[in-house]
Amino acid sequence: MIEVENIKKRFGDQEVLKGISTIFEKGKTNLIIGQSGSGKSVMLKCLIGLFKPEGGRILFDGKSIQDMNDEQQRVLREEIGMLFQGGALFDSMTIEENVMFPLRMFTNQKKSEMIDRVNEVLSRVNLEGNNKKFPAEISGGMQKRVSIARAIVNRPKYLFCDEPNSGLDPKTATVIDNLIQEITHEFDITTVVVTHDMNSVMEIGERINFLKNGLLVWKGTQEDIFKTDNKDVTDFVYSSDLFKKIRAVQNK
Ligand SMILES: Nc1ncnc2c1ncn2[C@@H]1O[C@H](COP(=O)(O)OP(=O)(O)OP(=O)(O)O)[C@@H](O)[C@H]1O
Repeated sequence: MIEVENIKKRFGDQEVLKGISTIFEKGKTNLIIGQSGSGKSVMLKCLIGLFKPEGGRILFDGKSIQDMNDEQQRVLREEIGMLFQGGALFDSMTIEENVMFPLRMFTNQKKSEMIDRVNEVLSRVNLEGNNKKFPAEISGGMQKRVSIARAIVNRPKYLFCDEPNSGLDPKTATVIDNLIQEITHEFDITTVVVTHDMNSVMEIGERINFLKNGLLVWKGTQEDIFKTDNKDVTDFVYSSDLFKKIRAVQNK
């Protein structure tokens, strides 16, 4: 579980996060959604320690990052898996080398142990046997699955995903969403997904945090989101033509 208490972040005169409090639950896919510029990525960067908030606290399973010493912060970094927006695979490395990278960075395992673990996670994302290929030789959806394998190879307690579906066709996007959710449940991970994809909200929005102008203006589940009268949320949901049409059908 990650608890966020009144975090604030500004850049110069611009207050980007204006005191956000929420809880990201263990074993759930926790979404951060909102319009472009609402502060989603800045919030994610605060959570993973790339930005230091000016106010408030972030607690990982009860421990505040601010109170951790260097060693505790190092341990926390090892417990975090990150799925970057573009996948962020190293082009010059094979799939196996890409997935092995966090193990080489953070552990002293023998090469044979690392390869066993790489094979385990590649099989989990249905990519067994692709070890020696390079990222350019596989599809975008497969690259995302490699990124997921890399994000979970070191058995993270916390998984952060930044727009995991960007650049994917709807069917592949659904496969990736479902994989993230299955892994979250299977390994009881606290997963935080930044997205503005309504399909993801429908598929995996177990806990949804809606940001607007640096404020958390609504919290709920994927069932709640279609019942709420909150105008900010409905404007966001029905900004897509597809959902406008669904609402029109529902209201007939
Ligand atoms: N490093 C930075 N320096 C200055 N301003 C920044 C920085 N990072 C983000 N901002 C500003 O913070 C605001 C929120 O940005 P953020 O990237 O969090 O939005 P977002 O909700 O993730 O949007 P999108 O969906 O387009 O990615 C924007 O006005 C942005 O210009």
